[in-house]
This record gives sequence, structure tokens and C-alpha cells, in this order.
Amino acid sequence: MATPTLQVALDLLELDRAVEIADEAVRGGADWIEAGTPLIKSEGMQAVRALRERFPGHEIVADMKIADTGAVEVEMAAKSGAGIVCILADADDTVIAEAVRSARKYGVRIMADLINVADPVSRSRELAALGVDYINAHVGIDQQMIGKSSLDLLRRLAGEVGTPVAVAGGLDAETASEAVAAGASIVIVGGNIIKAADVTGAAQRVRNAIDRPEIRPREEESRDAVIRRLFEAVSAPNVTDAMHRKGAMAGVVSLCGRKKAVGPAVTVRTVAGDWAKPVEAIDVAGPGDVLVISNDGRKDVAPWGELATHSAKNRGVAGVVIDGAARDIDDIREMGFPLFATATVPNAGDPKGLGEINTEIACCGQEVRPGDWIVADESGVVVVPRERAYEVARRAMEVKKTEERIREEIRRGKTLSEVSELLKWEKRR
Ligand SMILES: O=C(CO)[C@H](O)[C@H](O)COP(=O)(O)O
Repeated sequence: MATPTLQVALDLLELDRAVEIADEAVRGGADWIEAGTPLIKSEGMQAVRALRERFPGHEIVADMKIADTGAVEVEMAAKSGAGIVCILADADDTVIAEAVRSARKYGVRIMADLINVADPVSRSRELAALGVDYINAHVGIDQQMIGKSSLDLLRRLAGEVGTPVAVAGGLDAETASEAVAAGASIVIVGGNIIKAADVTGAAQRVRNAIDRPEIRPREEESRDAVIRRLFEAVSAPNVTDAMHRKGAMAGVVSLCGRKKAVGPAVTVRTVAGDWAKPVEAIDVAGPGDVLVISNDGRKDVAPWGELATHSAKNRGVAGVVIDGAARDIDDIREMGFPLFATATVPNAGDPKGLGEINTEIACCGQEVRPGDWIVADESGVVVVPRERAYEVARRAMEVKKTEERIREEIRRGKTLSEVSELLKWEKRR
């Protein structure tokens, strides 16, 4: 079998950063360099020209995702220095045929991207007949966030397509290895190389994995286990960033320092510090749940204290969030239990049994339903709607990864404004 090709996808907005990152990726063993679609949209064909100039010995791939005017877009990319131009496999046959004619004229090759194609096997055969040079089994970044897998798509094509097959979509060293074993001759990696603080090291790991593919048995993980693992690995700010800055509760703070709480909510509505329902909710909660208590924001009377915390800790409750006050903070802090509230006050209410457990509540400005996910740390508390928890957890991890590279560039001496090109991206009216 020929050595698989490693293509690094530069899905970035800034050309200087893209060139710098490409340089590091090439040092780690990347063969082909892709001007990613966001880079092309941000910088135009100048991105392709700059990469061609900087890397004369490497293949430059222009991920144009062509949907129309196949000939002219291939011509633009070819004249700018691309050797391979990407087209959407779903484009009409007339677009594909024109792109192929243009590619032959300018001496470049066409890669068709199967993103969102309903019947990838039949379409790949049609594309081969139309003269496409490579098929890309690609699951897009947004699709990855809801759990779609490029390896599943690749495996559907195995043995069915004569054209060389590339694969792209959330690959890392481990899945790149599996991709080669499943028949990919080109492995395309974006985020897991370009977002790393050590781009060269990340590229090297993928390089080694595809040169010596080895398949390790994978443990099946439930969706809830994935959600918990990811939310535990990211911060509350990463989560609200992933939700377009939404989901954060207002005015609630950690009372126990660096103690994080992650888990599905068991909701409690209580009245005037009545601690019956909050304490009964401990028995309703399972290990790993977070109690979210609305005390109507009252700061003069506490529905939660040390004995309740003791009981919650025994039960494995992951944390407590209160729209209102808590008491016995010194003891609770000693227990190391994650407690978040809007105030502290020494007096409790009486256990009369007013209120409800596991109904929709409003807590510190956010609606919380039973089973919605809570991520709370020293920055505050974020609520994630349960039906979006998997997607938001995946996106929050991408936010965290993106920050790793930005942090590294600041460490090397750039300002945050320079890394983000803030002036360029100020909103114009
Ligand atoms: O074409 C793309 C997105 O449309 C990406 O370049 C491709 O998905 C590879 O990047 P990643 O490894 O981050 O998924």
C-alpha cells in the first residue's frame, strides 16, 4: 500500500497565522496543505497564492466547496497555484463536468466533497464517471457536533469506489489510524492539528498514526458519559461561548472556591427558605445530579445548610445551585462540596413542604428544566438545554482547543488583538 497522504486543513481566518501554522504542520510531516474554506472566504485567492509561494514543494489544495460556476472557480484556484480544487459532490452534474473540463485545461485535479450527500456510494460512482480525481468522505464540523462520523461514511465507501478516497471530519491520531485501515489514501486533519499549542507535535502524532496504523479496541461510551466527560474537561466560560454567549445565570457565585459542579439538574422550587423540598430533592437526585433551587432570589433566609450538604454528599450529588442564600458556609467549604448561591445568611426557614420538585423553574435569570445540564465553576453557572447537551459539550471542547493555540501565540509575544485581528473584524455598518 502506498504511504497515505496527510493533508492539513487550514480552517482559519487570518493568512499570517495560517502560513505560520502550515509551516509548523509541515515540520510535523504534513504533505498537502489545504487553504480551508473559511480562509478562502476571509482572504480570497491570496490565501492560495501565499501558500503556493511559501511551500513550493508541497501540493496546495483549495477547499473552494464549489456549488456553481465550476469552470471559473477552478480556473481562479488553479491560476493562484492550487494543484487540487474541491467541489461539492452534491453540485449539479453540469457544474462538476465544467469543473473537470477546466481542471484538465489548467492541469489540476478535482476532489469532490461528499458532505451531506444522501447516497454517497452511488454519487461517488457518478462522480468517478464524470472524471473527478478524488472522493472526500467528509462530515462537516457542524455535523460532527451532533455526533456524525466521517469514519462511518468512509466505511460505507470501502470497496465500492475505484477513485482514491480522502477522509475528513474531526480526525485525530487515533481515528486517522482507523481511517487508513478502512482504506483512506488521503487523511485530512484540521482542528486537531491547527488548534494545538504544539502544531508540529500534533501533526507528528497523526503522521506516525497513519504511517503505522494500529487499531486499538475502543470502549463504547454512552452519550451521557461523553457529555459528562467533555463538560468536566471544559470551563463554564467555554460552555457559554459555545452557546453564543447564552445560558449563564446572573449573580450566582461559587461559595467553595475551585469546586466544579457538572451534571443534569434536579430542580426545586421553594418558598421563603422552606427547606423541606430542597432536602427531599436529595433523595430524588441520583449520583452526579446537580440540585438547582429557586428560593425566589430571597437573600434573607436560607433553604440550604451544612446538614443538607452532608446528606447530598453521601448521596453523590455533584453540586447545589441556589437562587437565594445558603448558610453554614465554613462547614460546607471544609467538606469541599460545590455550592453556588447568590448570598449567605445565618437563618433558615421552616420545613413546611411548600414548593415542587422537578418542574420547570426560573433560576438567576435562566429557565431550568429537569435534566438540563449544569456546568458551574468559579466563573459562575451555565444551563444547557438537555436536547442540545451533546452538541454544546462538543462545541465547548472546540472552544477550549481554539484557545490553546491562541494562548500559545500570546505566549510567543503577540497581543490578543493581533491574534484575533480585532480591527479587521470590527462590525461595519
Ligand atoms: O472542510 C472542512 C470543514 O467544512 C474541514 O477542513 C474538515 O472538516 C477538516 O477539519 P476538521 O478536522 O477540523 O474537521
